[in-house]
Amino acid sequence: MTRRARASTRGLRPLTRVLLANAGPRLLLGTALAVFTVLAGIALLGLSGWFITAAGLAGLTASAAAFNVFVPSAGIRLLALLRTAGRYGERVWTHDAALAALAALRERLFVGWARPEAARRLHRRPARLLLRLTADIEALESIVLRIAVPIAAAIGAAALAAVLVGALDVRLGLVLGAWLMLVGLGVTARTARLARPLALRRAVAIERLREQAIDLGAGQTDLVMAGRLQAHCETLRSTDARLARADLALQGLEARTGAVFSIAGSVTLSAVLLAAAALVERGRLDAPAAALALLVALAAMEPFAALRRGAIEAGRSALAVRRLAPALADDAHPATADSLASSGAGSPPSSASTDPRPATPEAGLACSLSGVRAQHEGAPRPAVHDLHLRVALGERIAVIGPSGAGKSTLLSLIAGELTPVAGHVCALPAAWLTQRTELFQDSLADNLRLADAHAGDDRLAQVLCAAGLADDIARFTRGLDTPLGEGGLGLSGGQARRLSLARLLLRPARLWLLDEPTEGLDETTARDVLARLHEQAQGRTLLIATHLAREAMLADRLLVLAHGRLGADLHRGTVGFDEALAALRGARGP
Ligand SMILES: Nc1ncnc2c1ncn2[C@@H]1O[C@H](COP(=O)(O)OP(=O)(O)OP(=O)(O)O)[C@@H](O)[C@H]1O
Repeated sequence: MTRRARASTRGLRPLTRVLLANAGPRLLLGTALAVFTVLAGIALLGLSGWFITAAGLAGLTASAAAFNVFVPSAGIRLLALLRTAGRYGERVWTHDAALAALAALRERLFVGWARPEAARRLHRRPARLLLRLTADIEALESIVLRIAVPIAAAIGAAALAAVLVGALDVRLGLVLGAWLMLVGLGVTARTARLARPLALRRAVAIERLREQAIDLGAGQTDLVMAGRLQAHCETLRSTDARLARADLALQGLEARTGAVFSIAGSVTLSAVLLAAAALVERGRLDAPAAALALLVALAAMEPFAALRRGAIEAGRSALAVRRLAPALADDAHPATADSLASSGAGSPPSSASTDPRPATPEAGLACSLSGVRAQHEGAPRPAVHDLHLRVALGERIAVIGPSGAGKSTLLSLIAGELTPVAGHVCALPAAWLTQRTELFQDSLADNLRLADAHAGDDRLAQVLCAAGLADDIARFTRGLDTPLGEGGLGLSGGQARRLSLARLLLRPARLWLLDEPTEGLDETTARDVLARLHEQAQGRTLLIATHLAREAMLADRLLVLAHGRLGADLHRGTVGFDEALAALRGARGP
């Protein structure tokens, strides 16, 4: 077994666990119905063949009056009804099971990604993660609908054909069963093997195409400025051509597999016809039984031919399993789904032994750092060094320092979004208001419910009022259902910031991390937002990263960062505190 095949097989374990946990009984029932439908179809065709031949022969002889037409024709009707009902049930149950399993997988995957650094990774490779969540998950659907269920049905068909034909002639039954399994599964396995590199090429090409299309859309101005627009369009065209070649190769393989199944079907039919004829000649089989054997063999080939599509998609599914398995494994599953919104006003999930999120601080502290050094992925040097800090519960602290000093990095360490390369961070679960206002293309209410999925309209109205947005919302004709564009499009900067503040208020966290909460707001709005923050922060611990005197004034303690190190720790009432505050932007009026 190759390394890749081993990885796919290993990856199947967490996948199977999720499948069985979320849709096990439905899946088993659906598979049983699929097998039953195929068996009813084989029995129907076999019995029909037998009945027509036997009735025809009886008509030629004097025994016509004695021939019982009622029982076999009732059997045929019954089998036809059973097959139709079975097919209906199979479709309903297997699709229902597959959709339930996919929904669970998607949720699990999403939660698996909602880990420290996840938001940054998402910003860096949006196309890749989007593809994992959509195309890769959909490729897993094939495992259930086009591989597992049809394989079970095909094996069932081979077994029934062997039994039915074996009842007429044991040797012929055994040979037919073995041949069906050998050819059916052999061709399927070989096609899957050939499809794997093509499917990989296709998946990579689709991923690149999406990335390049996103770059073209989002970075058109930059590409024009750099004189690279033409070259980028060329790259996009060549990726598209690569995708078309992979598509064509896969279609060619599917057509060839179809042809092989068709030839195998004809060979099977001819061989059974010859064998049955020989048996009839030797008097070991009568003509109706020979017709039954022939039609059973014909019907038993059908489920194998249906495996063709699954075989083509198996390569893509194996790739999806390999790529998704690490995020589906148990140890990749964080303790809470709370972290889903952690890139906005979210709180990091509670600590677990295997993940890097901050441990609980000692009693009386909101957070503590000892000997912490941290470096951003891809950065040439650490952003903060040798940080030692203890923040007591209820303290209000402003973190100040020049741009690039490491203020946001300190907040992301406390929020658990960044893992230190040295030292320890302990912190209570925090609600984090990031520098960017993170709003999504959704209704106003659903943007708020990212912080508390169960908050009712009354609670939403309450936090909107506390954030000073009640009057604005009252003016919107659709109120809480007002749709927002990506990034909060449709709201002014001040309204968007207030909405973030309202979302922050929905979090029960006792520790608030605020990164430049009023940057970019006009003075009146900023003062109002700060007054509301001050009021709502009663009883909580506050850490505010800021350049602005109006924000730092909320604090009783100033931490001065310079070049990633703690330069000073100043308390209200000291000269140093007043001097540091006076040096901040806006200290002498706007
Ligand atoms: N995602 C990142 N990847 C690489 N380097 C980063 C990243 N974020 C910050 N840095 C670097 O880490 C250092 C500290 O940045 P940080 O954002 O913490 O500073 P800051 O004091 O908050 O600055 P500002 O006041 O401008 O927000 C800087 O040198 C910055 O370039």
